[in-house]
Amino acid sequence: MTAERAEASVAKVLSDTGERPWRSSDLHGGDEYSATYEDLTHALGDFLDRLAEARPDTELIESMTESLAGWARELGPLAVRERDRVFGRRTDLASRGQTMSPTIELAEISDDSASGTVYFGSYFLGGNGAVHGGAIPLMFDEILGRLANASGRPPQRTAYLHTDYRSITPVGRTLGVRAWLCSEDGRKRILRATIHDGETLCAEAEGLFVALKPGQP
Ligand SMILES: CCCCCCCCCCCCCCCC(=O)SCCNC(=O)CCNC(=O)[C@H](O)C(C)(C)COP(=O)(O)OP(=O)(O)OC[C@H]1O[C@@H](n2cnc3c(N)ncnc32)[C@H](O)[C@@H]1OP(=O)(O)O
Repeated sequence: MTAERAEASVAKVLSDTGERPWRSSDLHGGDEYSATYEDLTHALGDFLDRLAEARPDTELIESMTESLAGWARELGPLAVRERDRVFGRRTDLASRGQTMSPTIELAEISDDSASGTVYFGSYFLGGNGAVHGGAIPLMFDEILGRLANASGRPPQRTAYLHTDYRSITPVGRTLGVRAWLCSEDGRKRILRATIHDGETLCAEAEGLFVALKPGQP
């Protein structure tokens, strides 16, 4: 299906439910944010890593709490509907304009494969230098989801995601990631991905992605 046809079918779904049609351009957040929003998410990610590593004194904790509460008060009245938000919708950026999962720098993405690097900072620590076991499938869902939804394919959702942890995934190192399409059967796509630390396989995953039918949220 072409990108135009996919958008037309989603447009019909949303017009049936009274919503403004979904457009891929909704996922870009607008040019007015070009570099600055990415700088913001990098600064936030860096803050979370430093927070996870630090042992601040009471005075600094109180001052940070006050500053954060101030930012929350400023942002509160600026809340918009999901489709008008920027966070997580900047598909043109490596971070996708979010900090929930680590930034994946893709060196290559085609219709059926993607590869690049990922760096889990201290914020993603589980224990003893290893990334948290929940952050790894999060990262896999991110890269597999991007690939499943790439090349003008209609929106897809993860039906299952199976992760095998083969050796610890270290925090604080640049790791290799690879994802590829294994099979396609109607609305179903099976994709796989790996994380490597040099030659060492850290974890691998298989995901089933199912293309949404008209009316599916
Ligand atoms: C909308 C997205 C926009 C994205 C914009 C781009 C953004 C780019 C960055 C994205 C990066 C982040 C990507 C995150 C992506 C998510 O994480 S999505 C959130 C997590 N997933 C969910 O919440 C999904 C919840 N589940 C569902 O909504 C529904 O179960 C599903 C998956 C849509 C399928 O339901 P359905 O459409 O009614 O389909 P159904 O007839 O049950 O199944 C279809 C086929 O799949 C098979 N199947 C379904 N589930 C399973 C299963 N668990 N195991 C095995 N087979 C299964 C069925 O057996 C059936 O097979 P056939 O009989 O046809 O051979």
